[in-house]
Amino acid sequence: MGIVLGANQYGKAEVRLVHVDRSTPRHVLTDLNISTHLRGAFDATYLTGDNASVLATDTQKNTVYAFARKFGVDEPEDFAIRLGRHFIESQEPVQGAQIEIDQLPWDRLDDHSFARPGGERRTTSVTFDGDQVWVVSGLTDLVVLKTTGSEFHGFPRDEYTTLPETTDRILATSVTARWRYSSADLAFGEIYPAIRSVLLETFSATHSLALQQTLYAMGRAVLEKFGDVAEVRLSMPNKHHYLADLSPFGLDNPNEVFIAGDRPYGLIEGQVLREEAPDAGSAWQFVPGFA
Ligand SMILES: O=c1[nH]c(=O)c2[nH]c(=O)[nH]c2[nH]1
Repeated sequence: MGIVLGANQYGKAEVRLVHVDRSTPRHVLTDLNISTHLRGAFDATYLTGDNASVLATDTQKNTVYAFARKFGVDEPEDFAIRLGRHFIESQEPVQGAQIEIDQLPWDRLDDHSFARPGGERRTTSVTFDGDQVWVVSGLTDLVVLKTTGSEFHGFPRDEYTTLPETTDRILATSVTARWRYSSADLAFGEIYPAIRSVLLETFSATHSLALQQTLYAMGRAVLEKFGDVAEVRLSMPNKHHYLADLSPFGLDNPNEVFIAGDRPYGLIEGQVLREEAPDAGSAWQFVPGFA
């Protein structure tokens, strides 16, 4: 029985690159999901485990981040062509390459704040209990990011702490907010977009020392502006962006090239309420994530 190796390729899938061009006060944000696939004379590694021709997928990933710093990030097509050409020209066994890039869209809010278009949903949960009715409305999956105006330091360090202190980091989250109205007789269609705007404006405008502080500021701003809102509850994952360490490649990284983390993520949650808020009764009972 003859058994042979057929077509094959290998590479690093889904390298999450976030690049911030800070050359003007109006930061340019590029968010890419990059997969590299190399083809060529790789039979030996499949057949015998001889890796003499295998450019490690880890090296391919590093090349993505190093190229982002060295050459900047232009159109995804140009970035992909540059990467593919490099792998083919620098590694003799590489005879072909396929570089796939998905670009994640961001809408600009201001010079350094952005929101992911689409994706979010408006929500409401209306609870009747006898002759009482409560309206809890909100939104979920509102993804926002700011490229500056966020610090995190002053936290305790114990023997397990490795996180460096930072005075300038990317802050990104996916906002889930629910707010309880103090009446069931309101122009909900007008209030909803106004509250959404206040949440976005406050996220952008708050110079953040912690995502916790941003959360409270966002809830507070809603309560200050909307007298018919009794309480706001927020759940905000900290979508970490790690500064890529390019020093092994002789490159600095002045807050320009980031690895967008997937999981784990910090999860920051809290309620902001009026001291005199009317009783919530069973309004929050069984509301997913906020019960
Ligand atoms: O805003 C933050 N709050 C935290 O509690 C925390 N913890 C952490 O590792 N990074 C951050 N960032």
